[in-house]
Amino acid sequence: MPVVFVAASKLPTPFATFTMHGFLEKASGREHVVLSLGDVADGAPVLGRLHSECLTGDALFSQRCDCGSQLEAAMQAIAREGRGVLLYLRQEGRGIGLLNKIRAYELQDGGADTVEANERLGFAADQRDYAICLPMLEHLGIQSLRLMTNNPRKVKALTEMGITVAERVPLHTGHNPHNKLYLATKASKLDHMMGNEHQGEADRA
Ligand SMILES: Nc1nc2c(ncn2[C@@H]2O[C@H](COP(=O)(O)OP(=O)(O)OP(=O)(O)O)[C@@H](O)[C@H]2O)c(=O)[nH]1
Ligand SMILES: [Zn+2]
Repeated sequence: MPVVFVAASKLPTPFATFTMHGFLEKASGREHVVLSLGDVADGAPVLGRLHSECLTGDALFSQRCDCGSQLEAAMQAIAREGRGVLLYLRQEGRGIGLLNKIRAYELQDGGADTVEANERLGFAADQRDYAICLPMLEHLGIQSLRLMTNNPRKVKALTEMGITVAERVPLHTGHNPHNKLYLATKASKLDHMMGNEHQGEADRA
């Protein structure tokens, strides 16, 4: 199996004390983390998020994107419900890595949008592969998710691997003057649903 479970521990946070499950993706050596709360293996759809690593947004308070705010909102929503799962996927920079993301930011500082910057560097607009999620979800006994995301590609990828997406819960948070173009480009070039489709529980965080 390409992704193997290594160990689990408690992870106390301001929102709840999660169980943290560590996984190793053997081919790349990438180390992924899953946070779970409550009984997620009882068969009922689980409130969940696939969160792609963004060191700048998740840890360094960057306002260039909405990642840190989405991470916090998702963890809060899971805590409120007392049950859920967050896959923290080490897919920094939509799969191009941190240093290439900084190169892309440099091009964006010169006027490119996020997609143009990736392409100028010789990458696809989005290089993420969600196949790594399946062994992690299987390990946790999860077959069905209520997925917190605005990205239809995540819904499609999960569905194609046999995971039921019982509901898509919009996650609209973290908008600020610095990430206007970034969010607009996600909507226009990456098919993200940024409208007010319906007020999901994570939106109210
Ligand atoms: N290459 C590149 N990656 C970026 C940029 N800004 C953010 N990212 C990365 O994008 C990933 C998050 O993807 P997003 O497109 O913001 O959102 P998403 O995960 O597809 O969708 P949601 O589930 O709705 O959040 C993280 O890995 C970030 O590091 C950028 O300008 N260039
Ligand atoms: Zn980000």
